[in-house]
Amino acid sequence: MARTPLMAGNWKMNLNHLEAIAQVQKLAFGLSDKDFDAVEVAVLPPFTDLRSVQTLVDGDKLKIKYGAQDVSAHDSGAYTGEISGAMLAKLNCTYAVIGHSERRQYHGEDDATCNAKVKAAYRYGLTPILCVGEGLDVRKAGGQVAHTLAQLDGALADIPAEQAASIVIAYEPVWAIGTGEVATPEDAQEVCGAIRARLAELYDAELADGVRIQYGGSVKSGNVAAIMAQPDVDGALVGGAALDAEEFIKIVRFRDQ
Ligand SMILES: O=C[C@H](O)COP(=O)(O)O
Repeated sequence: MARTPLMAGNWKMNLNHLEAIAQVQKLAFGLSDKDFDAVEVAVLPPFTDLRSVQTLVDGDKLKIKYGAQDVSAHDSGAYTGEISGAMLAKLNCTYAVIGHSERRQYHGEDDATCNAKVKAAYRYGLTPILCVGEGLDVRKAGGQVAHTLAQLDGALADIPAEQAASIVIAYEPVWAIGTGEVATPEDAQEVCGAIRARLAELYDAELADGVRIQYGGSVKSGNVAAIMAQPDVDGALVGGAALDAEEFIKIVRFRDQ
């Protein structure tokens, strides 16, 4: 099955709502219909930017998709600081990132939390971008595949096939995030291939064949082509390089690099 690559810019805690408007305008100006025919492009701004991004995307009928960097596992109620799936759906978000390593590391999110958030995302029609990946110690011990598949199993517990068919998985080795230390294309393929094989075991081969698996971790215009050449890598979850519109556009145009 031909999978449309997904290039998603995770802005993390960067760019206020005014800067977000400028950034999306730069992307819209720089990208052409030809780019959007070949690649799905998404931005993942902070929550406070989403309404501005929605207004711009709707008003100018932009083809850029957008989503949130997290979603609450709860539907509503006394959960100070949380943002619900219903609120994100009301903003026409397409995606919700779940289980980013920074959420796991700094906010204590575990696989059960991720599972609850995946369920919450699907309750409101959001597509999860589920992040998985090992830290340096696990990588050094050669446990990257087992570790990452255990995270996948935990997050997908009780998720039916009709929902899992649309999920996006982002394989992000923690040691490569924001460090400039990119995984080799072979490293990325090893784990992304194992993720697809596990999806085939959990569901079936046809579903696994259709799921997009991104790589994330120090992706730049200079390394994206080699990573995208791997058979089981269907896009990138881009952090730092997504803050530079020109650089992100080059990443979207990975075939030209
Ligand atoms: O979500 C994005 C990843 O954490 C990668 O971040 P990075 O491109 O800055 O290494």
